Amino acid sequence: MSMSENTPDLTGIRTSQSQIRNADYRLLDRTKLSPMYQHYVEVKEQYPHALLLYRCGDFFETFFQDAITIARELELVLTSKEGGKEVGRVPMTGVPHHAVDRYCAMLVEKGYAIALCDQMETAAESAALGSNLVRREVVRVLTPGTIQEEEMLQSRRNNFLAAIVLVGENWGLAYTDISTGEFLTTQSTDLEVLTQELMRLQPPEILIPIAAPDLNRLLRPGETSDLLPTNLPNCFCYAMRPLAPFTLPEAKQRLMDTFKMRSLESLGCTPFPLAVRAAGGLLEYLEATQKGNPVTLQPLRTYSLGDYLVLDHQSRRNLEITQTVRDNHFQGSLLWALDKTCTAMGGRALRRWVLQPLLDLHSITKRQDTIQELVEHTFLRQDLQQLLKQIYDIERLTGKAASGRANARDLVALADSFLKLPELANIASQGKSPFLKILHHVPAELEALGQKIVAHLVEHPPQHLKEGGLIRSGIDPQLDELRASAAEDHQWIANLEVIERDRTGIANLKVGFNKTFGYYISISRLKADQVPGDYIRKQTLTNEERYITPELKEREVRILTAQDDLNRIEHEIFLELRATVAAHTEQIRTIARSISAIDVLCGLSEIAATQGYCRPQMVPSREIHITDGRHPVVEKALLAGFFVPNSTQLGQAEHITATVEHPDLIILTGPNASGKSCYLRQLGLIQIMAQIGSFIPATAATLGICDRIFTRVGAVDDLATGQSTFMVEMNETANILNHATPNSLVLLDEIGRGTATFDGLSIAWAVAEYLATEIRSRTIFATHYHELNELASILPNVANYQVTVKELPDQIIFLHQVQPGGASKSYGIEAGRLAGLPPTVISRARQVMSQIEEHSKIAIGLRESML
Ligand SMILES: Nc1ncnc2c1ncn2[C@@H]1O[C@H](COP(=O)(O)OP(=O)(O)OP(=O)(O)O)[C@@H](O)[C@H]1O
Repeated sequence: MSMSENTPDLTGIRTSQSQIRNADYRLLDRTKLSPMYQHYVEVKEQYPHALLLYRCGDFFETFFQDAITIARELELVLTSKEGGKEVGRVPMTGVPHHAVDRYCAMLVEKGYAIALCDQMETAAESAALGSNLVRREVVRVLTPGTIQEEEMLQSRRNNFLAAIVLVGENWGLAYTDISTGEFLTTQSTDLEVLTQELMRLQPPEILIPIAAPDLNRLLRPGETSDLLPTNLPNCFCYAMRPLAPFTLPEAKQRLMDTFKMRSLESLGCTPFPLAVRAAGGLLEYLEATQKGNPVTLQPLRTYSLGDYLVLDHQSRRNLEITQTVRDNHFQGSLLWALDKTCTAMGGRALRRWVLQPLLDLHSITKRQDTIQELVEHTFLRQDLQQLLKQIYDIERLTGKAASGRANARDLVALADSFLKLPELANIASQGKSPFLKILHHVPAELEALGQKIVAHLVEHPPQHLKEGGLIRSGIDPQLDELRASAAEDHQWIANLEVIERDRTGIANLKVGFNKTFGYYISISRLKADQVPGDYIRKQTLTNEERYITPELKEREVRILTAQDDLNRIEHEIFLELRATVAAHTEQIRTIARSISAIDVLCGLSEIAATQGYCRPQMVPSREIHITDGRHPVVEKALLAGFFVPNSTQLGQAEHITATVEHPDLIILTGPNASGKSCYLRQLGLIQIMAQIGSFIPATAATLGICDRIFTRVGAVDDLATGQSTFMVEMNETANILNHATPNSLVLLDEIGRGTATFDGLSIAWAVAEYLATEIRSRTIFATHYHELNELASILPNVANYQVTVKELPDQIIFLHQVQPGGASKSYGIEAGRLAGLPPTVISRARQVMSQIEEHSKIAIGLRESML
């Protein structure tokens, strides 16, 4: 049902889609619109990219095309209203003002920007000033990347706003989460790499400078424009921005002004002009959208993509890092299996860690050392976790305080958390590993700030800020004095009834209050002749006369003005307190970072301790040596003890012709459903876990650092781009062959399946050979082509492994054990039989197979260049 139907002051009538007229205000004669609509259109033109919600009494109304859009998106009924005598009715939809956040959340989620135009005065106030048009202003612009409202944000993931600058194949990227203040920038080449970085960040909104009249447009996910390069991912919103703020001089100046610096040297971004330009353009957008609530960002951090393990979006999906492939669920992903964090900050940090595994051995070791200590000292870990559960999201709360949006409850939550810090430091000081050491000393100012907040604010303050009830007594002498005198006046009124009954001898005399007349003395009409001379009659009802006395009036005026003064003073004290918190933003965010890190590490150590994980030895070589590794998610889904552990040895070959102990490339064969894919993914996940510093599901491991992990696992048709399964597979394979290095880990599942058998086999052979001889990355190549086992006899750094099964007369038992050797047969026909293919088909298939086997003997040998 349309909320507009309830609009008290605007008489809307339902409008059917076919009757929609006057949707485009640009086609109307503005001068013929009534004044409110003229103003609406004026505001709308300043925010053409946003839906304009315009406050009219108790509703936020929207008109013209925006009304049609909102009615459609929110499933509200479209109504219409007279837009001016000669204009006729114009489309209208509205939502109640108290529910506007909820509706905005739904619109932002769908990729819309919203400008909220609120009333700055009441109708009575504007009438008093002689105007019949209420003054309205845009107070907030909500866009998918700039929301800060708790209800619209996900507590356990960042909401990034990104900005990009493209010059040929070179690009600069800046991004921020304005709710936490993180602000980073980088520069690189190759738009494909930019796409991968955007896919990691999943920014709901990306700013892009455009030199065209199409400025200020917001493209929703899936919308296209000729102005955007075609190879950017189209699953995000793109906000088209003017060029000027993205130019180098303007961007530099804005960055220096924002961070109060004379040069950008210390931010490390000077050598990266495109990064600087993106960051400057982003800051300008925040200025334009955040209006009265300026955002406080952390100092810009310049990072290099080369500092982290490269994991492309496809591999992240295949390995189910943050969501499952099948149904995009969080449950069943690696992050789900690893997330034992106690705070929302920790949850967000873990997500960032998992999406950005490290390359630096020293940084990995620091995390490992901390986990080890927390594994070995169970009580220390449990005490920490107990305490962490009591710490609120101080990272986002401080952002709210800094942008002037925090209420008293937010400050109380901050104070509660600050007061836990000494205890946190106390517990942390029982440990000596790197991340615990950071917490040995927490800033004493924050504890003092916590105490100050607690001393100022009542324990359970209300949500509103201007109606009093926030500040304790004993904080401000003027406040106390006013309260005392108001209390005295209240008491006087409370006693009045008894005193006046005594004085007048009227037993049923009452003292009452109503909004129109204020305090009054009520007497039944029968006793009206007994009232004293100082009573002044104010109102006559059927059975009752109401009076005031001069003193009652005086007290009433005092009480009411005192209340206004009290509210104002309380509000001022609160604002001062909030500003004090805001002044500590950087300090709070620094401690928030340490808390989130220890939260992540406590969670990882809990898993390590309870799931029997080991600490992998990280080495600066190409070695991958895992004893009894397990898949961290699949083993959780099975009953304890049912997962079959498997070992892996890869990548020790120093030279291709040397006799090697461990191969670079393993050809993995085995029947369907025997566990090949699971083994492949298990290896990828273990490597990622190790590089975020986590312990891993294995009994022992020595792992070299990988620069990239590539996976190609069971492609599906990419209908959106019209590519076939086989083309998707070939594209991905080409990408791997063009980018893998000897330090990469390549996991390939069934290359060459989507084409004719001999084409597929030939491609698979050539790809495997190229990986083993030219690139020498560590590779597992799972395949149903047993012919590939031949490679191992030709190339010394290739080995055959198989996932074993036990064959019984009428069934196959999957042992899920990976053992040396190639599978002698594929059991495909057997699987068909078990699936219920008719016996005639099965026996014919066997016959055909034996014929094929007899006539196709493979003798390929080495490539010419290798002979
Ligand atoms: N090591 C293991 N221990 C216990 N169960 C396992 C193990 N590996 C795999 N499984 C189980 O076997 C099922 C099939 O595994 P998987 O999908 O990896 O087979 P596959 O060999 O890749 O099959 P296909 O060739 O048809 O793709 C998994 O869903 C899992 O439940």
